[in-house]
Amino acid sequence: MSDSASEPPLVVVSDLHVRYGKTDAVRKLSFTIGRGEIFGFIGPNGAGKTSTIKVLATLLKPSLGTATVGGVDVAQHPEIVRRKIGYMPDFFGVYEDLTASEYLHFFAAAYHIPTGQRPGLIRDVLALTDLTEKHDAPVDGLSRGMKQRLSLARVLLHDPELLLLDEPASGLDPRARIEMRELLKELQSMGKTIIVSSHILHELAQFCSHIGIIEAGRMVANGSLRDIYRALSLRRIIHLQLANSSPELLTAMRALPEVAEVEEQPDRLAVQLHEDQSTPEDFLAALHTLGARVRMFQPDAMDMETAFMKLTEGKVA
Ligand SMILES: Nc1ncnc2c1ncn2[C@@H]1O[C@H](COP(=O)(O)OP(=O)(O)OP(=O)(O)O)[C@@H](O)[C@H]1O
Repeated sequence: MSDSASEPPLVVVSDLHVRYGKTDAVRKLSFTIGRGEIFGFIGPNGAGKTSTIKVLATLLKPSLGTATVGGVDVAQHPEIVRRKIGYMPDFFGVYEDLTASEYLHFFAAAYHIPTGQRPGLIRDVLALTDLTEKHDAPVDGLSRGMKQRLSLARVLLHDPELLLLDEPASGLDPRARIEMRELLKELQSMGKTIIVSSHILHELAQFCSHIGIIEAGRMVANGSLRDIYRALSLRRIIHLQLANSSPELLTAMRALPEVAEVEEQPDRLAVQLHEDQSTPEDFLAALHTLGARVRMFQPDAMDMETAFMKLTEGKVA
């Protein structure tokens, strides 16, 4: 994975405005995405996520402002940008009678991948998306989770740098959601940069390196999870069970600079951290130093819901 600190961002969106007739779907939106990041694009229905993603996918022209991928302007050189991106829309078309493998062959041809390379490539993307056994199955008979994975396999065929995934987990059951999340992590470890949208905050908070929260066409918060916590002065809660809990250990824990409060609950401790002074990982390391034997350590991701409510209060698209 590349180091985003030393390189220019892969995606730069500046003052982007998208208008449909009289509707302003996206208003003065600016953000950047570094190489190798997973950028979670979060907002309620109608916030402007799909419109922004479609601009990056070269399917929609900005009304105002610019967007570049790898330094190339999406509106001026869409054909160059298309080679760099893989776009997965929030719907899956109907492909009557095609098998999974035929579906991929069809798109490999559309991407002008040389005929000789196609069988090996298709084998690889089917394996990566765990669909090898389904290569001969009709696409229309696949489960929603499998269709989503097949859709992802398709956008990987031409080995794009940037994946634009519009609500890839929508409509999936919990197991399929976890499989999708694991797949995205694997793609990140292969060096891909990923934009993934969702209207469910905690679905993305767990694995995205960066988050952009969009509401009524405007970015209301943007940065690492830590930045967002800090900007909102939120405290993160860690649920904790210790095998060797004692009054002395609790006193030592309360004295740690990163700990705001320790609440003793019947079966656990609820520890509030000052998010700007420590990460959960730092706190866990500090616990070990104190000699604590940790049985359960569960950072509470749900608090991001509070952040979302706080940020978007009263702003309706
Ligand atoms: N083709 C269109 N013509 C007119 N208005 C549109 C069009 N596409 C989107 N809109 C409007 O633009 C706004 C933003 O829509 P967009 O689809 O970008 O949001 P979204 O965040 O992706 O929402 P969702 O999660 O529902 O897909 C909405 O008010 C929507 O009704």
